[in-house]
Amino acid sequence: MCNSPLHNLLTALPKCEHHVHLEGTLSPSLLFALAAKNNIPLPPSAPTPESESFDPAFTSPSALSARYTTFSSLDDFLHYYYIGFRVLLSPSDFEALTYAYLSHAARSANLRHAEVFFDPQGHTARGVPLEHVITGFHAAAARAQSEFGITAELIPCLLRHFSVEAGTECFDSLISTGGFADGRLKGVGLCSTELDKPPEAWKGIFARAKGRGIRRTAHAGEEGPAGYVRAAVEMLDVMRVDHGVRAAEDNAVMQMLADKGVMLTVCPMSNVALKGARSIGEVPVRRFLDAGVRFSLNSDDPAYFGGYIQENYCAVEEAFGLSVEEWGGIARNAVEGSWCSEERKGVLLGEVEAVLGGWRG
Ligand code: HPA
Ligand SMILES: [Zn+2]
Repeated sequence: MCNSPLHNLLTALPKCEHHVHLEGTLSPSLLFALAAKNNIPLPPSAPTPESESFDPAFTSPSALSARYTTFSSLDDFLHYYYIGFRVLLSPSDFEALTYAYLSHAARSANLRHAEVFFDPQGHTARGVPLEHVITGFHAAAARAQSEFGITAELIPCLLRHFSVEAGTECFDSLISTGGFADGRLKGVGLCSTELDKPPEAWKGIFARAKGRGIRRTAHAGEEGPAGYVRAAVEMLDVMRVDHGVRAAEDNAVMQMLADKGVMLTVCPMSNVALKGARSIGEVPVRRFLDAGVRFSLNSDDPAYFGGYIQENYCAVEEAFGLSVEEWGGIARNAVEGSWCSEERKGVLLGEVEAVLGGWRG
């Protein structure tokens, strides 16, 4: 519960999330439970001579949660995030993970539509087949849809800490699943470590995706400069940019985003947790609104950054005190920037207007 007079409106507003990593919804308690179930050793909580170095964070779920409040950068977070991957093995693990996220966000935040990232190379590198992630995800999505009416899509992200050649191989295997053709994969993204990894290196893969009619998005301008946001738009021809907050440092990039109507999937609590911003008030929400740059608000890795989509909406309202009209605009943009059908968008826009109308009385 936040302190804003708009809290009830912010809870009731129908929401669409475009920037949440499935693996980033793995809570410390589920991580420990799956490690025990699957017999996966975590980095030792006491030093051993030949194995990974001592990390007291893995003593208990609460010690791990406490460590998550002290991330110093994107890469510091990614170290823990990729250790978490190790406990995810079977389709039922991915199903449990997906269902926990969708049911929580549907109940607590009126989340109506989710486009969820996953990192295929983080799984295939451990011998876990892509189909385990895809079938587990869609089993949970079908159940959540029948219980809550929420829709959910899956988007694989290529990893920037692997080579472009490895990315190409991964893209080929994603095509071989048939998932882009049958709709089980809604598009392609790019994520992981950013500094010194300019987007243009992945141009060839993204051009192939475009040629096949596959939707495209990429993380850019989280830690990397505004020029990476421009490169993502101009060289990868993305429809959305994930994060994109450093675009605010370059007026020409802001103008380009506004002119092209490219949506940024902004994750305020993530920016603060990873030290891209000292407070939510430093995230350029007001700049984007004033410059006509479209954005949605998202949780990124909610199990790691202290809040789901609801907490991100509330944190923005507490920092910026937006008007009901501005929230209406954010909610409508989130629907319009989604990759669901026009029919689904119409339903969701109707729900947004009904809540806004009820609030105005
Ligand atoms: O915020 C992020 N940035 C880049 N890669 C990621 N993978 C999970 N979360 C993130
Ligand atoms: Zn992300």
